[in-house]
Amino acid sequence: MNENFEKNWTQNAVEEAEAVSSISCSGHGRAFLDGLIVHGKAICECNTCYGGTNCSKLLPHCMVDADSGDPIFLEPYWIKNAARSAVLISGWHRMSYEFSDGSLISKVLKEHIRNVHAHVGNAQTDGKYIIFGVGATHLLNAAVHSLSSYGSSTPTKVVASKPYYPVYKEQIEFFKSDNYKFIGDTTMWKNDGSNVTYIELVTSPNNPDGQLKKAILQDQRQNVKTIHDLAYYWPHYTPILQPADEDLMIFTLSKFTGHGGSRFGWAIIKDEDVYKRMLTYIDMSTYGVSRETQLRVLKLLKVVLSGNENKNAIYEFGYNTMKNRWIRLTNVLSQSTYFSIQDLNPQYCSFSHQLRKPSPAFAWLKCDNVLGNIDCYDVLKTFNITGRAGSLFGGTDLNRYVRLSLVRSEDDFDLLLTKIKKLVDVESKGKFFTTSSTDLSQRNEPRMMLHVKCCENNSLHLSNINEELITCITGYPINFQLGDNCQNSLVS
Ligand SMILES: Cc1ncc(COP(=O)(O)O)c(C=O)c1O
Repeated sequence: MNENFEKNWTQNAVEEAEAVSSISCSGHGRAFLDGLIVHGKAICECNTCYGGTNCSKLLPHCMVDADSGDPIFLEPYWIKNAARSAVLISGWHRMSYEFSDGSLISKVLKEHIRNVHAHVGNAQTDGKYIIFGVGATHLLNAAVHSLSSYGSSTPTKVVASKPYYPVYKEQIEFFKSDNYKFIGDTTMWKNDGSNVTYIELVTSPNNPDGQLKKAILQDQRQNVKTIHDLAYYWPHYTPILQPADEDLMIFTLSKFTGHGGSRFGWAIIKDEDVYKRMLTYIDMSTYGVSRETQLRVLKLLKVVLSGNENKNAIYEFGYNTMKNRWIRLTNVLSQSTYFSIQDLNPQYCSFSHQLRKPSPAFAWLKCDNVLGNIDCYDVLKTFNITGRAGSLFGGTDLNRYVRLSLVRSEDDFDLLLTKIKKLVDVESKGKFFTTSSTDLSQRNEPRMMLHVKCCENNSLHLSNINEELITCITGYPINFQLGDNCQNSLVS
């Protein structure tokens, strides 16, 4: 026994943690150790569309959040494994900048990452280097930076296949490097005969549409380097086809265990020079990943690897949850002619040794042409659903699409499904019409209006006309009052 430590020094921490977990938020929220304290007690932080001191009130006319890809769907797994996944951080835990060998990376954690990949069979790590970053977001930039050609008169061209994860473009444009430039859709550059260096970002399964993608440029040219973003290559979201064995692969804890807030990702790298360059980038930008984070990740991976009843518990929970959500969504949308989602086929999964049904992280929803020239994002907004606008995934020609996140909480998914059912129900009852310069108050047969533009600066924002739309949606005659400045209205 080390006499420097008081006896039971963990006691207070245990009591604090248990007190917070005992606060009831009606199953629609959660109290946290670092949350706001009111009258000496941590308050409930409610899920979207729920309110009240204990989150028991469902808020009417609430906008459902299907925007961010925050994988809270895994929270029930961690609540079930609360005892085994808890970690206590002492005041003296690894205060130093470095581990005792001078590195910034926990060797034990690195071994656990290799073990996870060996168990799942989703990536080959033998003989490869592993580095840690503050989420995949950090590593993506580290990788682009490290693969680009320094000091060349022509910047390295960075491409991704449409529809692509918007952060690739946003990040590169934000950091404005002389060494590399984002130039858009990969297919546009397939036949470029020049010897300019390319970096191709390959996302598999793809965000937003869940397709398993392959590099397009690599086979054809020498001067192409590839970054494989495998954030979603886990049995929760896709059948595992074989261990990925690419030169540079990026994974993130957020999509694997659901801990987006821990900000932890890792890259698996074949080439030593690329590894060293990425390491320098990490040193220069953050000087490594917080030791508290590394400790927590280690604990989480220990739970994942040991499993409670079985070693595949998290993958079974992840797959079943995502598959069931997909089935429920496809069933509702099978009733629609105007709204459809991507086609994904069952495939054999080498991890589960089964034919696996689709279980993607996102629905890539399309509004049919028949609705006229509309922005699908606006249509869904009208029905109180916030998705992510298709145009962000590669240009305005994708504005017929919206990405709907399926990885959020059960509450978010249930509310999303309720709103989609309403949309489909309206579609089956009403009809769409296209007209212009119409006094809508003249029309008194039941119909549905999806998109109204009014004349104040030629556009009245949809959220301003919700009341009128609710009237239309219920199938009653439209009683739409044109504003003073409106001579025209356009319904599409
Ligand atoms: C394809 C893809 N790559 C990378 C990331 C970023 O992950 P992280 O949370 O680790 O920064 C995301 C997050 O949504 C993603 O969808």
